[in-house]
Amino acid sequence: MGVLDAVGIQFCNECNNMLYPREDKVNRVLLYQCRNCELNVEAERPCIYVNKLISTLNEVKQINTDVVMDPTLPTTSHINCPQCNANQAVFFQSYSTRKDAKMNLFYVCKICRYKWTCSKSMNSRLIAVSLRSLKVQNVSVVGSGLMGAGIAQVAAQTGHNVVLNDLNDAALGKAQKGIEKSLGRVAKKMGDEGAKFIEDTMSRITFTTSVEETAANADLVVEAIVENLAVKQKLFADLEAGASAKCILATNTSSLPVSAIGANLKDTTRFGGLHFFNPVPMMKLLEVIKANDTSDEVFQAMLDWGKAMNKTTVKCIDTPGFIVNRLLVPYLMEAIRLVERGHATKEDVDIAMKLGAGHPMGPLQLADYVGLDTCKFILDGWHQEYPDEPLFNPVETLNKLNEEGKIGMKSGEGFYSYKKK
Ligand SMILES: CCCCCCC[C@H](O)CC(=O)SCCNC(=O)CCNC(=O)[C@H](O)C(C)(C)COP(=O)([O-])OP(=O)([O-])OC[C@H]1O[C@@H](n2cnc3c(N)ncnc32)[C@H](O)[C@@H]1OP(=O)([O-])[O-]
Repeated sequence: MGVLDAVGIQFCNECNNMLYPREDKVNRVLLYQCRNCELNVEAERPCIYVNKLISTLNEVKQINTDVVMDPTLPTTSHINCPQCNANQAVFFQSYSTRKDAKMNLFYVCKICRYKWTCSKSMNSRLIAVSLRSLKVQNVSVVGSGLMGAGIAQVAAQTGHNVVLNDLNDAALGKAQKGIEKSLGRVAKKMGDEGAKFIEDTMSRITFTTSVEETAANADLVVEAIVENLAVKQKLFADLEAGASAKCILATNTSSLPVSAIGANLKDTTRFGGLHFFNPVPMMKLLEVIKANDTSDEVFQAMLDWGKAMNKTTVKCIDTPGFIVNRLLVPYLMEAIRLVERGHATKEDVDIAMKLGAGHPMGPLQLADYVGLDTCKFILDGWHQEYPDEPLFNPVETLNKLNEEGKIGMKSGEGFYSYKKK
């Protein structure tokens, strides 16, 4: 992790505008000059790349197609590609020798190579933001279940180098198939570019069972393994031993206290929570959790990375359920209790919340979707922790369905049947 590497485009210290290269013929040196103010500085390196538009100023079709390979161009993660929605684009300014020419930035998506241009006000905001950003480029994900695979997929889709880790090859093989399937659903909306998009995204993911390999080059490791405090603590100790001092360590836990998971680390300031939602490729939210010791710099880097993942981030302290699950758990459980009392059918409860509250799924459908084992695990843990809170009291139907092995969509049956007829 570090500030963006040296870039070919320079920015004015005074007004943040782009500097233009100009040759000082008398002294035979390359200068960078601001068109806005008087700033005039000598270039550190006497060499520049020029990405020239071949015909008219707004003719975006003729941008050099190799432009994303230009090592000197800055990359921004703060604008989404109009075609594939990825947020990894290189940008550069239109080439013009006229002093009064409008400042116009051109973008090329690093993922699907789509080209576009943007308004001036947007440009200055993007330049400022992209220069400020810390860089998380190498992302490792531990745990290749539904959540881990989804996080790895989105990280690769948004241009990160990803290492996905699990205990055995069978789990990794399953995850690989799942990611390919999900990418296929995204790609089919992309027309001819779809196949290349899948190929490029998959090429950014390395699958491994080695914790050393997972930690070695990571700027950030996200853990999404079984919800067991001791197992998570041991994993983070192993990761910390193999990771660089700057590597951020984060947990995707949905039910355990974040600070407790990181409590045994030597450096607890590099640790925090990154809570994603299922299905990760579709859900726009990321909860970013500040644990007891998370440093401001690490917290900011986690927020920045969330944006680079094309998610909307919300901040929360380390409190049970954070924001979403603290509200979702009582809601789902109350829905089951309402049906238990015979006040309405499960179908009507689901229809009511879909059409009356605008939810994409009703609460019983959603409970089946996240898994009734997960629902029970969270509820039991919170009930144990807060025995006086009636919202977390055990729910009879939930226990019964778990005993019968009917744990929702993944088992073929829960509140509803998902068996193929
Ligand atoms: C006690 C409580 C316990 C709480 C547990 C908490 C767990 C955890 O901590 C928090 C959570 O996750 S909380 C849970 C939070 N989660 C929620 O609350 C979820 C709420 N539900 C939803 O937002 C929507 O119902 C879905 C997005 C799931 C499905 O969308 P839909 O419109 O209803 O139906 P559709 O026909 O299927 O899909 C339509 C199109 O979408 C695309 N696409 C879909 N999946 C994709 C994927 N995996 N990949 C790629 N693409 C995917 C695809 O293009 C597809 O078209 P296709 O032609 O079929 O390829």
